[in-house]
Amino acid sequence: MTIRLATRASRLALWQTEHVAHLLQKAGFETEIVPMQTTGDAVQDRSLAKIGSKGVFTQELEASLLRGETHLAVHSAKDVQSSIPRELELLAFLEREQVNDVVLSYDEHFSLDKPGIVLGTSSTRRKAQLRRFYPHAETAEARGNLQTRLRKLEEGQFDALVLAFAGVHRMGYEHLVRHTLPAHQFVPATGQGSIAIECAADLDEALKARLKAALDHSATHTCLLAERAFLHTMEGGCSIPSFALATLEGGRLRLHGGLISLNGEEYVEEIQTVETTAEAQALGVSVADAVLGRGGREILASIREHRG
Ligand SMILES: NCc1[nH]cc(CCC(=O)O)c1CC(=O)O
Repeated sequence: MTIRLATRASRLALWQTEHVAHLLQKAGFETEIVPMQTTGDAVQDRSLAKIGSKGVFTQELEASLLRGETHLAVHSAKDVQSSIPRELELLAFLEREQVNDVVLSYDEHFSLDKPGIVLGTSSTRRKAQLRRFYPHAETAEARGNLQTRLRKLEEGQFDALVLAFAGVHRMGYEHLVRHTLPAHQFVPATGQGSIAIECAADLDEALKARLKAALDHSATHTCLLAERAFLHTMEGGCSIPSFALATLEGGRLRLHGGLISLNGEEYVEEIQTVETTAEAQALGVSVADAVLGRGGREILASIREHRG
């Protein structure tokens, strides 16, 4: 049977969807890729925090699932909201790529320590982390898909760009990576590096099971459940400077989550571990509760006030 795959039309999204199509073909399915524009693609002149974080890269794909026009939607896991409509379900998460953020520059001698450097990013999390850990650096807005951002870098709108390694690797821009930010300090966003597969909750159960078997990576899935429970409890979308990274080490699940104020001054982080993967979601809630209780609530309130 032919599985219809809903995707954004950006080069990264198409690469990811072709990867999914390839895995499905190996499992005996035929595939058809259905590209579509999302609000996040259409609105390029405002930061994501300003257009609102409610599924700007996912809504149109979800609408197509709900109309029954496509079977699966392929998303960057990072772009999927912490709660999805009841009629939909996250069926699978593909094996995670290296999770780090990286710094790209055309200058081979680029150094993060140089005073006065300007780093392009459109993420509130990265801006806040840069203010905290690299306070001598300035940031500049860098919206748009990867190719657009790289064009802005080439034009000299900033000295370097901060991006997820996953996208950089998938697009073949590793030769521009000058620095890998350590994931224990510059903790990535929930879901970074993984691809999420969404379907209608009422899709045939036997078909769901076959699709899941072809696509899902169980260790990644467990980590993503913990990270997404964290994000859900933080009530934040991608416009809140929160971060969460789960790792599985010999059956033990560890979650490092936290929140930073926009200026980088307030910083609350928490690391907890559980012994069984069945506790993944409880771990996410517990880490978020700890962060909220130790100052996170005040940080969220000040961010809301700032946004008006
Ligand atoms: N919001 C944009 C977005 N969504 C997913 C990725 C990268 C790929 C990934 O994290 O899986 C990116 C670009 C970036 O953050 O540099």
